[in-house]
Amino acid sequence: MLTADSDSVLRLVEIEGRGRALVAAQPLKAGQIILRDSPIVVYSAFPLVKSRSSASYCGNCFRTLSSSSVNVMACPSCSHHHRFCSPNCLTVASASSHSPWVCQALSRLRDCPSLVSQPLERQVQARFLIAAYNLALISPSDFQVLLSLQGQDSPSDAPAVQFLHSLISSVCPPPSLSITIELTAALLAKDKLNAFGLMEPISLQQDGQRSVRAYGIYPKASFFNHDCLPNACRFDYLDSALDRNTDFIVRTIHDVPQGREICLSYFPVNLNYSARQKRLAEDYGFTCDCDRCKVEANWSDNEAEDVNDNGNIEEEEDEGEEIMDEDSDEQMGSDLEHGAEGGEADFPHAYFFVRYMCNRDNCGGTLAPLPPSDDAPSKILECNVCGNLKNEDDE
Ligand SMILES: C[S@@+](CC[C@H](N)C(=O)[O-])C[C@H]1O[C@@H](n2cnc3c(N)ncnc32)[C@H](O)[C@@H]1O
Repeated sequence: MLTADSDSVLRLVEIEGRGRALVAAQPLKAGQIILRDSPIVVYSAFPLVKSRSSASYCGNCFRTLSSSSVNVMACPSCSHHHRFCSPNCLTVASASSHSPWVCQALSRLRDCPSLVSQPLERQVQARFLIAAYNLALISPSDFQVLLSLQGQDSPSDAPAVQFLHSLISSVCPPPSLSITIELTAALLAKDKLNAFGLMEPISLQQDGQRSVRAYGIYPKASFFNHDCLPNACRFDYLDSALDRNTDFIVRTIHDVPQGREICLSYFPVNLNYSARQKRLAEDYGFTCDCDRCKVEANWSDNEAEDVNDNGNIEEEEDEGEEIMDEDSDEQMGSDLEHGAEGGEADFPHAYFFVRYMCNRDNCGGTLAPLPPSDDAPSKILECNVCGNLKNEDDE
C-alpha cells in the first residue's frame, strides 16, 4: 500500500485501540523525509462566491496567480470564476479537477441562495462533495481509496448531509453515477477525519494568523495517528515553483528507533490539555492518553480551566499562565515550570517546547531539522508554519 520509497522507512500496522498506524521500519534520523504523499483530491477552502478583494489562486495547482503573468488562462466556460496559472494547468484541470461537470456544478451551486447564504463550512463541504463525486467519475480506484479511509458518519452530521445531498441531487447530479444519501454521509465523514489544510504562506497574512487556502486528502498520510508530543511533522510548500507543490512532506523531529509509531499532532502543539482533549473528542472521536496527556491530566490547574468557543483556555487572571494562543511564550514558561515540578518524568515534555516549538509570535509551529546530509544531522531547524530557520547552537 505504501510506495517503494516510504515502504522502506514506514510500515503500516494495526494497533489495538488506535486502528491503522505507521511505524518506523528502520531507525530514523532527525530531519529525515519519511513520506512524500500526493493528494487524491484537493479542493478550495474559499466561499463559492469569492469577494473581489480575495487573492487569486490557480484552480489546478493552487499556487498564487501573479496578476502580471501573461500565462494566466481563464476557463472558457466560466471565465470570471476559474483561472489557471498556465495553459498546462488549464489542460490538466479540464481533464480532472475542473472537468466540464465540475465547472457546471460549481456554477450552478454559486447561483443557489440557499447554499451561498450558509456558513463557509457548509460551502466548503459542497466543494468537497463535488470533488469527491468527480473523483468517482475520473478515477474509480482513487475513489475506493477515499472510501477506505477512517471515518463513520454520526447522527449529529445528519442535517448537513441531508441538506447537501438533496441540493446536489437536484441542482447538479453527477452524470452516470447514482448517489445515495448513505454515500454522501460516508464521504463527509471521511473528509472530516482526513482532510489536511494547505496553508497560505505566512508572508501573505496581514495579521500573523495563517489561513487555509485549500484542503487535500492524502492516501498514506491519512494513516498517521495523533500524539500531543509528535515525533514527526508535516511541511507544505504550496507556492513552491517545483513540481508536486501540493504534496504532503513529513520529516522526523528527532531520531526515532525502529518499531516506534510515527505520530503527527493534529493541531498546533501549544494547545493545553483541556483544549486538546476537547478537540480530539469532538473532531476525531477519541480520548488521548499520550505521555504528555498522562502528565498534564494530573496538573491541578486544569481544574480551573474553562474552554471557550475557539477551543482556547480561559482562566482567572491570577492563574493565567496557560492562555496558549494569546501568548505562546507564557505557555512555554508554564510547561517548563510544570516540567521542573514534576521531575524527570515530565522532562521530555518541557524539553520539547524549548527545542521544537517556534517562538515567533502567533506562529505555534513545530521545528524539525533540515534533512541530514551524508548521514550527518543538520543543526538548522525549520518551522513547519512560518518557515523560520533556527540554528540549534543559537539556543
Ligand atoms: C486520520 S485517522 C488515522 C488513521 C486511523 N488510525 C486508521 O485506522 O485509518 C484518525 C483516527 O485515528 C484514530 N486515532 C488517531 N490518533 C489516535 C490516538 N492517539 N489514540 C487513539 N486513536 C487514535 C482515531 O480514530 C482518529 O479519528
